[in-house]
Amino acid sequence: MWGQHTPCEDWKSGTVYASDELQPTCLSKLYCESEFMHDIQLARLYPDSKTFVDKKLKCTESEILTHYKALKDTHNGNVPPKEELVKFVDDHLEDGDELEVWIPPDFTDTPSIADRIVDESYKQWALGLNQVWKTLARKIKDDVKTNPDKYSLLWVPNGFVIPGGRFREIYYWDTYWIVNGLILCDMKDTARGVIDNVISLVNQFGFMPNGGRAYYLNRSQPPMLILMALSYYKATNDFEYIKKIIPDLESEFHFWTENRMVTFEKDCKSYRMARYYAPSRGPRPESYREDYEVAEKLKTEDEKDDMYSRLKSGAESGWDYSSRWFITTDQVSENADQLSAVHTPSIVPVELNSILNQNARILSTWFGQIGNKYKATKYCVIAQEFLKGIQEVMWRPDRGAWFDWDLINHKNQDCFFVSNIVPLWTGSYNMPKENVANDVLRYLMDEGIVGPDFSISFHGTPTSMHISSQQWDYPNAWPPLQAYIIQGLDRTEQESAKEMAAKMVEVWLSTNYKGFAERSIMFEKYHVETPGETGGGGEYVPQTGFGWTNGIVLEFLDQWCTGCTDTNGNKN
Ligand SMILES: OC[C@H]1O[C@H](O[C@H]2O[C@H](CO)[C@@H](O)[C@H](O)[C@H]2O)[C@H](O)[C@@H](O)[C@@H]1O
Repeated sequence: MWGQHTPCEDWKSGTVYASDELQPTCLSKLYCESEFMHDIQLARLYPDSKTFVDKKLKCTESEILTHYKALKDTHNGNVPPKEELVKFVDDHLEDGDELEVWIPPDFTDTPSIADRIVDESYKQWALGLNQVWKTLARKIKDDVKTNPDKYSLLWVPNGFVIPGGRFREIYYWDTYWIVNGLILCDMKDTARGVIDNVISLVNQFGFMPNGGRAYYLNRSQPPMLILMALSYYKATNDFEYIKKIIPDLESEFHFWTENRMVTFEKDCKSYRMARYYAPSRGPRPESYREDYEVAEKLKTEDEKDDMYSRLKSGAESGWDYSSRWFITTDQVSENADQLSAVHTPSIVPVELNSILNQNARILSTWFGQIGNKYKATKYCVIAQEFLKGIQEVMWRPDRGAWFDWDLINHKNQDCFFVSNIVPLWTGSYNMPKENVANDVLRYLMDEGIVGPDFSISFHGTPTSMHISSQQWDYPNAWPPLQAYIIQGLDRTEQESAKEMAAKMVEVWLSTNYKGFAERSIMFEKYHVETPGETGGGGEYVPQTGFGWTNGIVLEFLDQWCTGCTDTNGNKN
């Protein structure tokens, strides 16, 4: 498996793969596919596999790989003892100092949102969260631009905001909620710089990677760039900017429609819809050992690479990992709750198709404003095609929600996932709003998310009702999923749904506030049974900071806790 291609010092040039052959995760052998990395990761030098692939090289990649081969030769080709590995790594790599803490130039201690918040403790909270941006804002040092091959970090021109903790680089879908939070704290220029960073990566690589590291170059994350641009446009009315970037928005959209579509049949009708699909060889470098151990049980190299591609596709969804992606194919259920059951490419996901439907509608509107009728119509037609699939394949009137399509078993998924209501958030339905709002409320009651008396059952809506030990399952409540459900219900503009959204906001703010008030911590995810407490599970320890959490709290505070509001959360 090793040594199939020569070291390429130009591996960050955005190579477009020409052949059908399964490609490596990225073109850096050291960071993505080397015997050296394999040995280090399996020797468990670091508790978190990401630590190693975030390191900076002290000399060239080929020198390091040659030196390592020489070291191994002194051990007759066997893996050297752990102490020697540690020394070798320390001699040849160092902890990256590639980022500098950066204060956004438009940062203000007194953002206008605080003046609008009515409740004094929430006002102080918003001011506190505003200060947190300074701890999460980063700029990449010039050396990364000058010596890109020494870093796994991908260079972007402007400052940005990281999620926090082990996530020390830009992340695609996180950035949407970070941009919204920056805008609400009056940092519109910084928000625009962040969007320009995403565009810079799209221009370098032809798509927006999962995150700003070379080892994320094999996959994307939920397509939020057009929504970021919409947030900026709504805040500034700057249509000149939209006109400037619209070719980039289009090319990012095309990445999805050209590389992620799948054709299938339901009820003798053919549909073409999007899925998460990130085929490439080998384990995810940032979770190398974890993936390797899952694939180890499989017999052939092809089976292993299929497993690795399924895991990478799961990471592309942002839901890494969840029982949502589990399909058991071996007729026995012994692997039902294991990562080996992850089959993300065989599931057509509700939220991906909904977001693409919304993206196409936005592009159509903006091309209409520009006066480009051809493209306005083109994107309107594409939007309708996505809507048709969402409506005919996913909507189940008997259940009152939308369900992923399982391409292996040719049926809709059945279980509760917050993704089942995302068309409310993106406006991807054509039934009367009143009907759809009532149907979804009934669905939430049937699933026990909401009590028969319209009470809220949990401290945040759980991702699913299934306990799998994966982090995108019960008992975790994730901030972006709260945005989907709460803003989705609110956007139906129906009294009962808006009332429910306002109640859910109250609960979500209260659990987030408790953690912050008691420990000055904002978590990446929360536990639905214990207010103020982090969620858990998955492959890394719970992280704090946290970009999307703070952005979404600020959005909720702005929409529901400012000015004069009535009991339904309507601003007067
Ligand atoms: O290293 C494991 C995985 O970590 C990331 O995923 C999680 O954190 C991201 C940043 O907050 C978030 O976008 C994602 O939804 C989380 O599951 C990373 O994105 C994965 O690709 C990576 O394998």
